[in-house]
Amino acid sequence: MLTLEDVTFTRDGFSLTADLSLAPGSRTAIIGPSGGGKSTLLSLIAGFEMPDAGRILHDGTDITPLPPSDRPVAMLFQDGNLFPHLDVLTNVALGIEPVARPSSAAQKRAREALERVGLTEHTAKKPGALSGGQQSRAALARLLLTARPVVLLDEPFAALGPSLRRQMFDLLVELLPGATILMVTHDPDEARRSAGQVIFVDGGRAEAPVDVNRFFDAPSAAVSAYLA
Ligand SMILES: Nc1ncnc2c1ncn2[C@@H]1O[C@H](COP(=O)(O)OP(=O)(O)OP(=O)(O)O)[C@@H](O)[C@H]1O
Repeated sequence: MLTLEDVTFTRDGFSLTADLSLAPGSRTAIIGPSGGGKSTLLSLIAGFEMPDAGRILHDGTDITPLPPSDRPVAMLFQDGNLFPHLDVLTNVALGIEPVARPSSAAQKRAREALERVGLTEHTAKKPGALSGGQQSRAALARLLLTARPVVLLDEPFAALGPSLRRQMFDLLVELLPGATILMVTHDPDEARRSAGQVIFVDGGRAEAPVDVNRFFDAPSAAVSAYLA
């Protein structure tokens, strides 16, 4: 269970509040107007930002004081966050060891992960020599190796077309069974297809999750205004 307990965060005049829980293995879409605080919510869970008050708990353990690397949380960024000067194999091995020259054991595991995402042929290339979809697959391979139970997706496949985006999400779910997934999306169809529930984030307030069908079929006034 991932719990944000009376969390408040303020930066440069913007405030975010969140008081909610997510069941293990749940898939949650994070939806709301631009500037509402969706990315900030993920940053708080990942530990890139620290709350001013409240706690973040994972399976009953208070993870609020922990740095991002010690949290049970992995994040997939919009651009995949691959290092352009390192080859694909090394980029993926960084999921195990944060060093530019990975051990042979790390290389072996990276090669296995690259095989699972269908990139065996491309391990020696630099990310710039891969297509957008292949770069997403490489980032996904690295995510697999971090083996964290909570996965945060901040529009990670936004640069891809709808069909490839769907393929990438399906691959992610297949490769990370049981992961608790939180995904920022602006696309209602994607939310319905990929998530069981929705957190609406508007004006610095992250609401408690609601069932995805109820969210769209019986929207609150604020949600209607956003969807209009
Ligand atoms: N690095 C930053 N420094 C200062 N303020 C920031 C920073 N990043 C975001 N903000 C501000 O924090 C608020 C929330 O931003 P956030 O990125 O969380 O919104 P969002 O819902 O993810 O928006 P979008 O859908 O446009 O990505 C906004 O007012 C934004 O201007």
